[in-house]
Amino acid sequence: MSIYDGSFVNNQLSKRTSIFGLRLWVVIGIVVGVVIVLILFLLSLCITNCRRRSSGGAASKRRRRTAAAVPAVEVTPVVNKEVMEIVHDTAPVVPQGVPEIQIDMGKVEHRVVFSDRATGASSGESRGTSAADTGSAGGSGALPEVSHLGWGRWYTLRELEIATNGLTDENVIGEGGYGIVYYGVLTDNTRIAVKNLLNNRGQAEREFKVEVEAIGRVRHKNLVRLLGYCVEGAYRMLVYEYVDNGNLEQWLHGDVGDVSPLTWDIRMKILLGTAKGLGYLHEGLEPKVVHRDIKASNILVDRQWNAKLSDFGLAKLLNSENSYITTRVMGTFGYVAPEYACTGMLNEKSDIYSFGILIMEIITGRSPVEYSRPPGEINLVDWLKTMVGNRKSEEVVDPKLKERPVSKALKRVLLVALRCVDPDAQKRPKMGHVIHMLESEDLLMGNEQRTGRESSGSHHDNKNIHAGGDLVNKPPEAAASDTNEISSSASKQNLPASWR
Ligand SMILES: Nc1ncnc2c1ncn2[C@@H]1O[C@H](COP(=O)(O)OP(=O)(O)OP(=O)(O)O)[C@@H](O)[C@H]1O
Repeated sequence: MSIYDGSFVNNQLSKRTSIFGLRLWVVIGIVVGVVIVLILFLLSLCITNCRRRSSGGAASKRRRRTAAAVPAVEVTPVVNKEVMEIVHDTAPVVPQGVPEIQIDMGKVEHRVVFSDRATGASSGESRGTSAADTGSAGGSGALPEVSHLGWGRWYTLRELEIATNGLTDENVIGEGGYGIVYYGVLTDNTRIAVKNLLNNRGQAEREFKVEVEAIGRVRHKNLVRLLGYCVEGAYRMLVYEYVDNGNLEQWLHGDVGDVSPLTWDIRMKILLGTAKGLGYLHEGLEPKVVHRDIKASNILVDRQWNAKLSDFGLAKLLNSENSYITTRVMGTFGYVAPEYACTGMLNEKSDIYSFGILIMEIITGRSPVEYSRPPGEINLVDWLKTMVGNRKSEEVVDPKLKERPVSKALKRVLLVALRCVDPDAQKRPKMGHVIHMLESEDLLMGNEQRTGRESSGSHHDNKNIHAGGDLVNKPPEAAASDTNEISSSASKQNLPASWR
């Protein structure tokens, strides 16, 4: 009988085994089944493990990338006037449809190009400044649109290049965190300042125009006027009125000799003008505008020492609050309110704090932070508080002031400053109140030289602050109550009794 015989195999398989008396084929079936189940189990284990490993790897890669994208907060001790950006967030996520931004920051050639697919500008194009480059930069040499905005002009790139001698370095009058500023003269002889924006923070064209329109409608004699803008291809430029006498920082800290041209009265005029411009942003507009970068270099002056606040609305215009780009605290080191720096919580009280620092700077001629000074004097606020607490307020005045202010006037202005930098933001006065206090100081000053100040101008300016509102034209009784308030504030802050 052959082993291939079917009945033989059948007989063998049907034989009972010693395992529970089970037949051989049953045992074989069970073994095969168990092996299959084992193989399946091992296979599923492998697959799960592999998945875990690959997702774990991706997560750690993501973590590594995120960590790399959060730059460390840099505080450079040598320079204290740089714009400080505290980046709290992760890498920018550029939403679909928003133009990519390419920044080409050479040391000398500080050039920026917006890669704007929507407008057809060629990506990576370097900023040509000659008129010949205009066509390419303008996106196929398209004709400029006519501005549909009621307030200003839409300048062509060509117009601005002609006005600024082709945006040459000779025409550069300044460079800030938002871009390079060029001096220019239009064909109708209007002098302009052209700000070539460094970075539109991914803002789409239409949105940019809407924002510019909003800012362009703002008019006040203490705010630098925005005349128009240029949106062409990769370019975003803002065209401002030219303010012809430099900025406050230059006058306070520049090389002006032993005697400052800024007399006490001129300083008070600049302070009051700035306060009115800021008051208008805070209390004369709906929705209100928080400037976010009040500092000496943002206060331009004309030849009559009228203060003109610049850069207002830029933060909003450039969309820097937009959380999908990044969450930043913008401002300048030394001027930023503590609660804003710590939490990013922003309202007009942060501007009030910066304004308080500005008052101190104007009185003392010192920068908000000066690392070259002895330890107790590095921070202007701390030093000034100590000086006032030690009854040395007369010693804080800028040594470059030839004629010193009368003591009462000095103390009043110092008190306004101290109230503005109150660590409790809620306790800081509103801008309208600050203006009122500065104006009453003005009256009590008893200083006859009212440089360049029109005696009637004051009332006119007040009305400008708040259309229809009576922010500062308070009756004498109200002024008296404010004086009491200053005194009580002095006692609360442990200031010398002679101040009250
Ligand atoms: N409308 C203007 N008229 C005359 N000069 C101007 C005008 N706007 C700006 N400038 C000059 O250009 C400089 C640079 O201005 P910008 O506002 O860009 O920078 P900043 O205020 O110095 O710094 P940041 O913008 O980073 O805070 C200013 O200091 C100012 O002297």
